[in-house]
Amino acid sequence: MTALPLIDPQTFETLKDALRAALPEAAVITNPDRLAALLAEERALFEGNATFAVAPATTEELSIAARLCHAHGVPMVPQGGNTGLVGGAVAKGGEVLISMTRMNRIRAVDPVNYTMTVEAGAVLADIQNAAAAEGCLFPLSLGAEGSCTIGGNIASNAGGIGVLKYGNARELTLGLEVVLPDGRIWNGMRPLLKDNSGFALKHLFIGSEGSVGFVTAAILKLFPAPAEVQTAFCALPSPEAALGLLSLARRLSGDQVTAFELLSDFACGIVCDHAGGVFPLSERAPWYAVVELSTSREGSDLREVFETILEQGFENGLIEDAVVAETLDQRDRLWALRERTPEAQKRAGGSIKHDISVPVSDIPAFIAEATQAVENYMPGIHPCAFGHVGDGNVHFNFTQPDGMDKQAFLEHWDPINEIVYPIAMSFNGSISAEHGVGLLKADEISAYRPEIETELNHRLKAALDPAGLMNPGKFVGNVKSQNQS
Ligand SMILES: O=C(O)CC[C@@H](O)C(=O)O
Ligand SMILES: [Zn+2]
Repeated sequence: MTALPLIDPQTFETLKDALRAALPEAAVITNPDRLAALLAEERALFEGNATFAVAPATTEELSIAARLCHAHGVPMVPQGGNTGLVGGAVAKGGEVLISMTRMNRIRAVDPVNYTMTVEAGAVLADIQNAAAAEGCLFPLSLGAEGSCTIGGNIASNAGGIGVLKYGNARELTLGLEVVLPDGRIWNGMRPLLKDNSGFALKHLFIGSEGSVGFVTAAILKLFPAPAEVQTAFCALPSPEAALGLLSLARRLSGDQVTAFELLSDFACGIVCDHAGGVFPLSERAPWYAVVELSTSREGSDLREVFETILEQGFENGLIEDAVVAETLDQRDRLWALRERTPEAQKRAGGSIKHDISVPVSDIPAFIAEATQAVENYMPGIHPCAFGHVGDGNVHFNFTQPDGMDKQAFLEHWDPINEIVYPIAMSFNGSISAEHGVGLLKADEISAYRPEIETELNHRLKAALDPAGLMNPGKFVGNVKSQNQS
């Protein structure tokens, strides 16, 4: 792990005084309860540590704060809704935690240009609702949408369930405003679909996990709101059948599939046992898919199209059984079976998780080979695969064997990674599909990509953050793992 620069306590005190003098009172947080919430980490894998945090209300306040931290040589950790899964927003001690949540205004929705302008701390669900109120769709959608912030979504290039049709946060971001590590402001807030006037600078910050600057505001891309949505929960014999159904649905619907999520029977079972899921079919099957089609066209024949897809799916042996949601409430209940899987896994004991992507066509082979290899290593382990099969992203997770001690199970995390990751790489995959690198994979990432990629990552980091003050020890991969590889 890359060591943090050693900052003596007096420098922190001097910095805190300078921040207090330069910023409104509400911007410097020292209250232990408020700090504790910012220092907690979603998966309880890391412990945060800081004596104060800064929560600016405007870009200008953040600019002042960054300039002062930079002048004092103190590292900074940006944090949005603190829902990330790889410890990217953890202040380990020795940095100033900068919470973006007070910069949460939705500045404008523009239904003519199909854009909206938001501040980084705006909550994703609020953005979706503001777009819907103007007859538009902001299609980024993920489990944490009730509390994650758009700045964090952009900084981590969030994916979720709409990627198949609409792309990741990267594809949905037109313009960006960024505070650089030295406090200067880059205003790239241009709502343009075409702009070849130099390097596409926004892309250096999107997905950079706060390693080179603070995303403070963005112009987002919108779409016409769906007029009709059809959702089905399908029982499937295998992941191969899921791919067959996906391709059938894309073809017969004129590419109107907006979500296609896979879950194993084990995953579905734990949602029913631990997270209030209600199984909607009469018989269990090895796999299930939640399939959603939508259109912005009023009076469409989407339901008939969907029924044709399902009928052909049955005839071709791709589907064993299926239920189509008749009401919004039913749709929510079908989605809950997929969306509550992470919560159910938490309640079902220890989990070892892998955020893998492979080419869509290789998902069945990847799942088969990696499941077999891990089961050979630990008989009795429960494979708990689920995820965004429509875009190739599998949450290739495991739950502890019955009766095994949770801590004893978690000690197998590294050896299991060493089994799963080379198999993902053999399919030309990624070990960090949508959750990012953060702290969790900083020691591993360099071993699973070409050396030249690590070198280029380090060179970009050094070019944009020459003092090395932004979110140190995360994201770019550290030298130790490079040597190990
Ligand atoms: O908990 C996980 O492994 C995945 C979380 C999230 O990305 C999801 O798709 O539900
Ligand atoms: Zn996911």
